[in-house]
Amino acid sequence: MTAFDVRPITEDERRSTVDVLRRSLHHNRITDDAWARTGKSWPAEHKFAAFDGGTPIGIVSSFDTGIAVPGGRAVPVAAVDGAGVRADRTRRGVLSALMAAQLADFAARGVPLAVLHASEPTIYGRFGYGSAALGKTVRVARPAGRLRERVPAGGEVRMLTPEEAVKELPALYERIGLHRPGMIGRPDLWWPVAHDRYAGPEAGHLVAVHSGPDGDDGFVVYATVSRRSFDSPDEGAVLDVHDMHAAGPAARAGLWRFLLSVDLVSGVRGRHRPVDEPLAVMLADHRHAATLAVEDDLWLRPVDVEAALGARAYRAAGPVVLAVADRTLPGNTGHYEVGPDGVRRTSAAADLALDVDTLGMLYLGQWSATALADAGRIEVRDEAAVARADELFTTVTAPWCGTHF
Ligand SMILES: CC(=O)SCCNC(=O)CCNC(=O)[C@H](O)C(C)(C)COP(=O)(O)OP(=O)(O)OC[C@H]1O[C@@H](n2cnc3c(N)ncnc32)[C@H](O)[C@@H]1OP(=O)(O)O
Repeated sequence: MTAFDVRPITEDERRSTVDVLRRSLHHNRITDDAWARTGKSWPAEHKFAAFDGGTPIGIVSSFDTGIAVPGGRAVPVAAVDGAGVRADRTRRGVLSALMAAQLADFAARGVPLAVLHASEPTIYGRFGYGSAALGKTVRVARPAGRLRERVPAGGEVRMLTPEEAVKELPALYERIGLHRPGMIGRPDLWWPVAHDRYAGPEAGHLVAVHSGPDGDDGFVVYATVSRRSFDSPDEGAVLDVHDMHAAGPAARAGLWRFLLSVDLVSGVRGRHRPVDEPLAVMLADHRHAATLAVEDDLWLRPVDVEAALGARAYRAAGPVVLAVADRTLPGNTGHYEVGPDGVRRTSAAADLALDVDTLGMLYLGQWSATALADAGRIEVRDEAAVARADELFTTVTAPWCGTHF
C-alpha cells in the first residue's frame, strides 16, 4: 500500500499537476510557451490531487457547466476533464480515493450530474458512471461521395483566419445552443486549448463557418492529413473533422457539402459524430459513407439521483418505480417513482432495480430499458414495467456531447 494524502490543489500546484495528467496520458511535460497560452484552462479550482510528501502522484479535475437533458432543459453538471495517476503508483487505490473526494465535493455543492469521456471503458462504472451517449466514426469516400440534389442548400461557407476563429467560435457555439441531450456549455476556460489547434504555433486545424439566412449557424474545425502523392484519387489527403456543430439541417448539409468539395481529397472522416446523423442518406450513393466504429463517448453519473431524475422530461406512459443502488454515494440508494408528472422518493415496491451507473446509461435516452434488462443490467421485478420505462425514457433524438474535454 502506498501512503498518500488527498486534498485540493493550491495555485502553485497547477503546473506540476497538469504534468502528472499529461505524463499519465503519454504526453510530454507542458512547455513554458504552451503553459503561457493554455494555463488558464487548468485553474486550481475543482482539482484534487494525491500527494506523497509534497509530490503530486495523482490528479482529478473538473469544471462546472450545463448539460442539455431530455426535454430541453440545461442542468448544472460537473465535467470531469482529467484523471491520471503516476505510472509507478497505479492500482493502489489512488484514483479511487481521488474519485471519492471529487464525488463528495460534487454532492456537497449540490451538482446533480457529472460527466466524462473515458480513456478506457473499464475504469468508471465502479464510480457510478454509465456509458450514456455513443458516437460514431464515419468516412466518406471522395471523389465519388457527394450529396443528393435535394439535400437542403442555399447558405455560404467561408474559411476563417486563426484570429477570426479565436474571436468568433465561442459566440457561435453559444448561438447554436445545446439542442441535443448530452451537449454541454463551453465555459471560457475550455477555449484556450481548443484555440491552440488552429491558432497556436503548431496549429494543424482549419476552421470554416456556415452562414444561412439568419447569419452564422454552423462551423467545422478540421485537420488535413496529407498524403505523399496526388497521382490517383485514392491517394489524396484525408480531412479529419474534429469539431462540427450546426444549428439545423441546412447548416449541417452545407458544412458536409463544403468538406466533400475540397480538391485533392480521398476521404472525409468524422469521429464521435451523432449516431443518428443522417450522412449516408444525404449522399447520392449511401455506400460511399462507411460507419467505421460506434463507441462510448459521454459517460454520465447521477450525483443527486432525485434531482437528476426530476430535471429531465418523460414521454407519456404510466409511472415506474426504480430501486437505485449507489455504493459511493449511499444517500442515493432508495426507491424513486418516475413518470411524466414528476419524480419522487417512495416506499412503494420497485418494478425495476438497477445500479446508479446503469441509471446513467438510461438517463439521456441512448439505451432502452429493454436492452439494459436483456443485458442483465436491470433486474426486472414487474415485467410490464419494462415497456413503460422504454416509453418514458426514450428520446427521438439520440444524445450526443460533441465537445472534447
Ligand atoms: C476522464 C479522464 O481523464 S479519462 C483518462 C484516465 N487516465 C488514464 O487513462 C491515464 C492512464 N491511467 C492512469 O493514470 C490510471 O491507471 C487510472 C487513473 C486509470 C487508474 O488509477 P489507479 O490509481 O490505478 O486506480 P485504482 O487503484 O484506484 O483502481 C481502482 C479499481 O479500478 C481498476 N482499474 C483502474 N484502472 C483500470 C484500468 N485502466 N483498466 C481496468 N481496471 C482499472 C483497478 O484494478 C481497481 O479495481 P478493484 O477496485 O477491483 O481493485
